[in-house]
Amino acid sequence: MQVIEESESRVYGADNLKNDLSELIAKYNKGKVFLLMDTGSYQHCYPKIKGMPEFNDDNVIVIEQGDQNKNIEAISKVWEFLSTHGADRKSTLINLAGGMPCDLGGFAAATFKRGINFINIPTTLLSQVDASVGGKTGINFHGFKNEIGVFKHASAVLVDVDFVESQDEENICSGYAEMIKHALIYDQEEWEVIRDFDVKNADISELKELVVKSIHIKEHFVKADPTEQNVRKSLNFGHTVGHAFESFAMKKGRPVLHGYAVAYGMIPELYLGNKVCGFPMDKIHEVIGLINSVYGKFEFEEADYDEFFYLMTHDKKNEANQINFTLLEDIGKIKINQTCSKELIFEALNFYKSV
Ligand SMILES: NC(=O)c1ccc[n+]([C@@H]2O[C@H](COP(=O)([O-])OP(=O)(O)OC[C@H]3O[C@@H](n4cnc5c(N)ncnc54)[C@H](O)[C@@H]3O)[C@@H](O)[C@H]2O)c1
Ligand SMILES: O=C(O)C(=O)C[C@@H](O)[C@H](O)[C@H](O)COP(=O)(O)O
Ligand SMILES: [Zn+2]
Repeated sequence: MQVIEESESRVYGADNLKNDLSELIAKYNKGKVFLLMDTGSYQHCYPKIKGMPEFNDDNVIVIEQGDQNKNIEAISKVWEFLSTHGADRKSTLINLAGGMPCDLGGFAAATFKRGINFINIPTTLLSQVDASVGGKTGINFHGFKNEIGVFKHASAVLVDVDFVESQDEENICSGYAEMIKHALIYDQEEWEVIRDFDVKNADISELKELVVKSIHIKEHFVKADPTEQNVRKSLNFGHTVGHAFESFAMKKGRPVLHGYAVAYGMIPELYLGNKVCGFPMDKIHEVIGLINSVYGKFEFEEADYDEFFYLMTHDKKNEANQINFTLLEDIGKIKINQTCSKELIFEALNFYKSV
């Protein structure tokens, strides 16, 4: 296994999954080890490590899949399991799953007995390039995304891009959205590389290089500002509107994947970037061309705008009752802490509907 990134968490690239995981357990765990999965990663990923002597019925926890389960009931189940199966302060929780259980498991570990170590083994493209690194952990609450959580870094992250092979196209596209976001906040060259990647026929060996670059971009911002006081807000580009779309869709009982919501959200936010700081319109149309072709359109009515606005009032970047956007002046030129009037936000939603 090689070290991909050295930050608060050491990020490793896997060579031999079972051996690498055994090595990490020996290195980072000082007590009893626990393994958290959801029903999807249990089905598709557990077989790859099954038979390892470290895991048995007494230390494997499985929660239901889907973001609707990133909630207090599921985390309570994890706390209960740890509590009734002899976990102590020296225990380690291993999250073998996508971003949902990595977020929830990280938060469970951060709070159990005031904090135990955890290791992330991200099994989805989205969790490899984004959710497993950077230390944001948490759960959804009262219909708001990640409303409850803490910053707590995994002791280690083990990335094995081969896990992506069993993902369906929709989930691969979801992860690709965060790679588009990383490219847009980083530079023109990265944008062109990501834009030209054929995500619908994703080639895993090509993806390996892109994943490493995307992790480097994420870590670049995390290292500069671990608790999102300033420049880390760049990583939230697309999420002010995107999280509103995601929460809205969940409430309506027609959930959209996180990456889809972010992809849709980037379009109105690029429009705001054009209005507030001059992001070039021709480049907006280039990004729209990619996003519409991969993700299609998010359907909503003008009558829904007030609900979106209300959801945006819960964005974690907000201060002094103002909705706080991360906007772009150009690709790679970020403007954090931008506020926009309600009228302009509605205009951006109109723009999204029109393109
Ligand atoms: N903490 C962060 O910085 C951060 C960053 C981005 C997103 N997130 C969060 O991550 C979540 C989205 O992550 P996600 O897209 O990985 O979703 P997810 O964890 O829900 O996984 C998506 C689906 O894929 C299944 N799955 C997992 N691994 C698989 C595999 N190898 N093959 C086949 N199926 C597999 C899961 O069971 C699930 O049904 C959201 O909750 C989002 O808010 C967090
Ligand atoms: O790491 C970050 O910082 C991000 O904002 C990454 C986002 O892709 C991710 O969805 C994150 O969970 C959003 O955080 P939130 O603070 O807006 O809930
Ligand atoms: Zn995200």
